[in-house]
Amino acid sequence: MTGARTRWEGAAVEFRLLGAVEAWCQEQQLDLGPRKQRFVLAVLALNANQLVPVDRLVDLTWPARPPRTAYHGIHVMVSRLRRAIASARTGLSDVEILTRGSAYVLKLDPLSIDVHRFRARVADARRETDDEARVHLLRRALALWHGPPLADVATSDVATMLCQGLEDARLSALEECLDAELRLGRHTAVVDELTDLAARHPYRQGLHAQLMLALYRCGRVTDALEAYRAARSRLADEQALEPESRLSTLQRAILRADPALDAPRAREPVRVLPPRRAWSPPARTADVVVEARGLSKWFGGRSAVESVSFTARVGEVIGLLGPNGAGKTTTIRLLSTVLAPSGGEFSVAGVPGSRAAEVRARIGVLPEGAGYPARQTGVEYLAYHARLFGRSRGQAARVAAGLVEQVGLAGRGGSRIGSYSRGMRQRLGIARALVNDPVVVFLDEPTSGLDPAGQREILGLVAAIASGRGTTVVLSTHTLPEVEEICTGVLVMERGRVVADRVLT
Ligand SMILES: Nc1ncnc2c1ncn2[C@@H]1O[C@H](COP(=O)(O)OP(=O)(O)OP(=O)(O)O)[C@@H](O)[C@H]1O
Repeated sequence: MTGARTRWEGAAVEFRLLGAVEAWCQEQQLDLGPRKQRFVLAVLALNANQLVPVDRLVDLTWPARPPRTAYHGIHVMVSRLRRAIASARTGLSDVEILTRGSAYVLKLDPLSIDVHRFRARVADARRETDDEARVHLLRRALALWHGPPLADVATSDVATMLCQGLEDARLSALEECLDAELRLGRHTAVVDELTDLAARHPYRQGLHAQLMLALYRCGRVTDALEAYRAARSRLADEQALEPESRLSTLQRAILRADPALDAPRAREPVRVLPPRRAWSPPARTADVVVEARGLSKWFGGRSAVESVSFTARVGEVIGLLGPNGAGKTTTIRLLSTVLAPSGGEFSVAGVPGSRAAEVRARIGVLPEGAGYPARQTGVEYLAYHARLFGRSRGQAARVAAGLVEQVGLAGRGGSRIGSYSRGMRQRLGIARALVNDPVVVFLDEPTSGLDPAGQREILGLVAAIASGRGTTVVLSTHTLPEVEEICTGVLVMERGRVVADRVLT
């Protein structure tokens, strides 16, 4: 606690300007008279211990046209204010309105005025190095606010002119306080407050960044990304502005599940994946392989996928990220022609989705929870599928042998699938998706049900397929680390909609 604040704690009078203009003395409110008279006191209090010319008081009190009696009016109001102060039960000898030529001065300890006390407490807080103490001081400073400054005595124009920077100082103090709360790991406690503040101050980017971080730390990843999307579109639509780099940097970090975003006291997440490989899509990235425009699907009047649009280029790995029921599987089923769209359109390698057989010839699919014939060997199974795509017996055998090699099953290609581990079956499923040498493969939850080592292997395989063969991959997943690990772009889905999209390389 500083000396300045200690001095105030013992003072006898308190002037409030942050909200309605009031004066309190030992829990008793002083009668400051009518609106104009309270306004004159407010102007003197804002300029505590400084001369305020009567001319200025006249101009501020009657901004349009002062009456002939204006000067007399000010003198009358000042003498009534003096009486009000003197009439308080306790002696307020330390508070006086003095006349100095053609000016008045309110002489008092400035810390008896809430505006000055607010600034002093904020300054104290900024000197604090301990976050707990800083939050305490800032919350006390903010508690001095009961509404907009001079709320009941001045129009908002006059109040803004007289209290320039005060509202900004309040919001800065609030942001500093919330920053400290977030550093203390109190994201759950502040997330509702931040949601409300971000809605009321749409252009205050610091608040949006704090909201995104709090939501992320509460495990509400899609809400965090939606907060970014909403802030960005509002800035663009209403201010023609791009978000500041701190917002877009934070959004990228959220998409990467950057451990640096975790709350300080939260347990470090277990990282089961190796660091991201430096890999860029091949040079042919200009070629669009998948293009979806406004793709939608309704089941009996219920929307499962709504207006999904995106493009994927040669060799890209696009992640569809979202919680259960977000619409990932339905999107894959639409793009792989298993389902007919209720709205919108798409093309694969330039072939419109309406030409389903031609699309199917160009794609491979690993459906969620794919089943396999236990008694067939891996090689037999792959050769059978190659034959379904019109390969001769000899060609099919060669394709099968090449694929078991490519997906790391070479040693077990002759074993029955029933003897395969879950991870091996997933490799086989990916190999099957490649038998027709597709331009794009759709993998629905390719790592689901695998242990960390199995996940790592499958992700490595998927990345190799994209970089080695130039095959475009669209995969669905629940987990951000997978997206971070291998995807070159991500579509974050929620309730059937794409709520965020991002290029990651
Ligand atoms: N055949 C269907 N008939 C009716 N509703 C369906 C059908 N298929 C999907 N849905 C609904 O569409 C929504 C999206 O489901 P979808 O399976 O695409 O989500 P998802 O993101 O893949 O979820 P998960 O991660 O659980 O697989 C859900 O509400 C689901 O219940």
